Amino acid sequence: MKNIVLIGFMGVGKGSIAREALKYSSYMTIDTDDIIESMENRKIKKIFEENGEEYFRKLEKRVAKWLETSVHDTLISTGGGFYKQTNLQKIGTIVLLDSPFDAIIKRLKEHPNAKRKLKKRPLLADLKKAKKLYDERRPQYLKLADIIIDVTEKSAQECAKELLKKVKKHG
Ligand SMILES: Nc1ncnc2c1ncn2[C@@H]1O[C@H](COP(=O)(O)OP(=O)(O)O)[C@@H](O)[C@H]1O
Ligand SMILES: O=C(O)C1=C[C@@H](OP(=O)(O)O)[C@@H](O)[C@H](O)C1
Repeated sequence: MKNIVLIGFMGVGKGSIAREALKYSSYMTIDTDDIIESMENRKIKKIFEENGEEYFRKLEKRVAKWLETSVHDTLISTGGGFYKQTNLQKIGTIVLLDSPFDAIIKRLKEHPNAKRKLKKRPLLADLKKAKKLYDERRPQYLKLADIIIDVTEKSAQECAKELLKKVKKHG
């Protein structure tokens, strides 16, 4: 099976939907942020604070190379900026999880653990800047995507089932 690469804005549900899809398929799942945290033995927030964004993007590059050469049959959830990696197409089928900015933020704020969810994402600290980032990135996400799933007002389970169906059809 070809890998599936989930892309999309911070908090749109990449990790949650990948974990859900695992229940209905034989894919394995991994998350690029989790790999980076494990490589560095510290949280993403700490990496940004201590070494800056550029350093973080270099770690993403290293992960992207490894995914291309060594990972198969896997549903890969990525960080919101991972789409910048130039070998994405070589890693697998690219699936965009799409939703309007306000809907993503609303859901993050409604979560019982909202403060922690927002805090762990350094690029969401300033919502004005985050909206600008969203507007810059969305056209690029759309351009890259082989498959698009609108996740607005759908449960993670619904999104996961739609994802697997569309991937099967896409081949
Ligand atoms: N379809 C969904 N329905 C309800 N809550 C969701 C859904 N997708 C994500 N969430 C919630 O939104 C938050 C961010 O999701 P997450 O999977 O961590 O996003 P990402 O990996 O894209 O940053 C989590 O608290 C998660 O529980
Ligand atoms: O959009 C981005 O540039 C980032 C998104 C984050 O991942 P999530 O999309 O899982 O929040 C994480 O990789 C880092 O904070 C940078």
